[in-house]
Amino acid sequence: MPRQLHLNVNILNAGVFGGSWRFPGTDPLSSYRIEHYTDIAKKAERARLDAVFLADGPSLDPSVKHRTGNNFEPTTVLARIAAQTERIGLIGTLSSSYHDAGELARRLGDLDHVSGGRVGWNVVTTAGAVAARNFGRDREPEHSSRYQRAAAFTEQVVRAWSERTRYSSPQGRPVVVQAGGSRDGRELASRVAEVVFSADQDLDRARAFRAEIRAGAARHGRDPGAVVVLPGLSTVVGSTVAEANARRELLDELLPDAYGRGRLAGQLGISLDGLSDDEPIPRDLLVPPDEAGGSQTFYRVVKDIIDRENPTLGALLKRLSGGGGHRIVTGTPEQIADDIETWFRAGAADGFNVMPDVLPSGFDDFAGQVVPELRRRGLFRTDYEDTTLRGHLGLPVPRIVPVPEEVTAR
Ligand SMILES: Cc1cc2nc3c(=O)[nH]c(=O)nc-3n(C[C@H](O)[C@H](O)[C@H](O)COP(=O)(O)O)c2cc1C
Repeated sequence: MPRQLHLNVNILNAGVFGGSWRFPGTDPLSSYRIEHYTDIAKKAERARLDAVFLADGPSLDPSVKHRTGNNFEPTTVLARIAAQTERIGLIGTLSSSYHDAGELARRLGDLDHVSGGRVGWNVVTTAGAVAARNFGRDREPEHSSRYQRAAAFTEQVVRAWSERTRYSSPQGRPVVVQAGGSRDGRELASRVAEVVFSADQDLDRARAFRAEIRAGAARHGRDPGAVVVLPGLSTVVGSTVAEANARRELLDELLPDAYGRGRLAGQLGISLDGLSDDEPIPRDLLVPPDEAGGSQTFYRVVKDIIDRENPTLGALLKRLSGGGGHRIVTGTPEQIADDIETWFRAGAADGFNVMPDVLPSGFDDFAGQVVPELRRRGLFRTDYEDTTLRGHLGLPVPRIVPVPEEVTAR
């Protein structure tokens, strides 16, 4: 069977861009309605995607002043989706910094059982002081200690799943996904991740990242072929190039400036107050990644753009359009399929975590026009051949080592 693409849809708000919620015909409050998620999930299942993906931050982001938020707790949404679907995978982001391992293992283990083996857990350590304050802490834990905790935490959760003597699932246990591409993040991914949600703007860097993660998995005695690397991909689909570009330009205009500046300031760990849109960010303002706080992945992605293109602040804000720094592809279905095929065949990706520009309309375009084009090229499944998330992703079912009777009897 030739290597096949893996595609998830990341149901982010009313779309990935800072101005998506303002796009004509879009319900700005859609992310507060459960049908927004279940409707997209059913469409994703009809398109035979691998999974729906829910990002999450365990706090109300202050940027909600400028952009409606993603607000429902992921397992709550995924349980509702599970009840209304049969095959689509269900991947939720839950922070290793702000949960209890035993409780999380039970919650996701049970959801995996009742959904027939369709759950994936995206492990994040969660950057930023807002989430820390939400849990009564003065400031966010140090980056390295966040990852030390994440490693121990993930081990505890996977062990708890392995010791479940009842209510397991056809896929053995949930799939472990990981997002965070700093050095510590890549080490965690090499040790535990079966799927890696990455962020890269450049094909060669993405190919090197995937090779590094797979080599790291082998170093930890794992099968490198059992690690699926899915970069984020923001899509803007038009029936013509002109239509796609016009859609993207409108989204850039709709970006609340305060939101775009706030997001970029957070990624770089600096204040942009008083800086002109017409000048590049002064170099002496920039701080090293360790001082920036936040995600070192997105810091690097943005800093690479600054170093390569030396954009004015206004051009950089447009380039990112309020997204985190994931690659944005704008074009016809054929052009987007070309881009996906190029990265896939180059070994830069095993597929993508797709983030449509506007939801649901942008996903309708992707599922209705890009997926059939990928299918026509023989790159994507025509039908599900399995019932579990592991099956869709081509991942092995882990050997469950039952806990000896005398231990469970305690
Ligand atoms: C592609 C990607 C997606 C992420 N999604 C989330 C998320 O949904 N919620 C969250 O709290 N952190 C998210 N993060 C950041 C993670 O929390 C990460 O563990 C840490 O804070 C920053 O990781 P890094 O320094 O390794 O980039 C994401 C990071 C990346 C690279």
